[in-house]
Amino acid sequence: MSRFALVRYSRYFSRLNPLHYLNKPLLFSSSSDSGRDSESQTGPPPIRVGLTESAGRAVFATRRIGAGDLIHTAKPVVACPSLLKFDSVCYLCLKKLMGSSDKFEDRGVSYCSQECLENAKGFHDVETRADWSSFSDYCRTHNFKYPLIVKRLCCMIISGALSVDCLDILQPAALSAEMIKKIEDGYGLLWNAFRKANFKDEDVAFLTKQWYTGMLARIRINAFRIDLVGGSCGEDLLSLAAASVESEGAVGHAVYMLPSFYNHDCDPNAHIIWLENADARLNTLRDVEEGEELRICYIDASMGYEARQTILSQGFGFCCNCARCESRD
Ligand SMILES: C[S@@+](CC[C@H](N)C(=O)[O-])C[C@H]1O[C@@H](n2cnc3c(N)ncnc32)[C@H](O)[C@@H]1O
Repeated sequence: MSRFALVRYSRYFSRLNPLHYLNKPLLFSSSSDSGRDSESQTGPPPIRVGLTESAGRAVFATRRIGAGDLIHTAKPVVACPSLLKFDSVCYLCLKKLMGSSDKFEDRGVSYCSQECLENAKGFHDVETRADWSSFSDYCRTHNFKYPLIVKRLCCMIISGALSVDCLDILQPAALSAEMIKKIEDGYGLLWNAFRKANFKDEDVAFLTKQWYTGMLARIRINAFRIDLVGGSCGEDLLSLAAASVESEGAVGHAVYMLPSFYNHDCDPNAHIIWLENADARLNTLRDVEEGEELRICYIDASMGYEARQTILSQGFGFCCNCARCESRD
């Protein structure tokens, strides 16, 4: 989306009346999901998750939030570099690696810091026990990104860094029988890699076809493609938002908890960006009133009505009910 398009679309205003709010205020805003940068709030973020009439769960403002303000930051549950970026971004946090002096290498992969290297040690120990050549070839040949996220999830689960049900709360995509059939090849290759590496049965017992399919169904709807904009917090938000669309390509993909509850709007009042690594920032794009639903845009909003509806229906499985679509704009 161009800067022009962002400005143009920001004049639309969408408001969904929540059916009711969940009893628990600030559900899902854990310390690991809330702000950690210099601009982040000291208290919990000014949001809560509630229900809408027609778009499932959603994020609502619990107070007025000014245009351009930081709503909250979020650490990924799992982040994974794109296959083409393995040599140029940190294997854990996806920060761009500038030169060899900045790299901390460990068993064929590079990190941006000793801290990232240490934090990745658990799942990387698991990963390096197996031979991933067939699985990686499969992902490369088909240009699949999401099975790589499931592979990393598996290694994190086996290492004890994540629990088997860590993504269960997220909404899954409805997968056709044809899609499930295609997914089975990846499952077979992943399972074989662990089996050939002699992992104990109890360590990989969670890795059933059903679990694998369920993870891919959730990742399909909830994973974010990460484009780093490399700016600073003080920079004009619209410039950063435009830069994130025009940047040179995804450094990887990641799944978050709280950001996964933001619904889509073709004229959003909030925006998600990544400055230097997979830590996400959610900012408002205009003034948001207390009780208003916060929505981000999942796609390129500069497209026309028909194209947007097609992408949202085929890619995310829903018919968009935002004010802009209702007016057929
Ligand atoms: C990333 S999830 C957002 C959170 C989700 N509502 C939930 O309950 O977990 C995306 C899903 O939310 C629903 N959704 C998001 N934006 C929508 C919209 N503009 N119109 C209708 N449904 C929407 C769709 O079911 C979509 O697949």
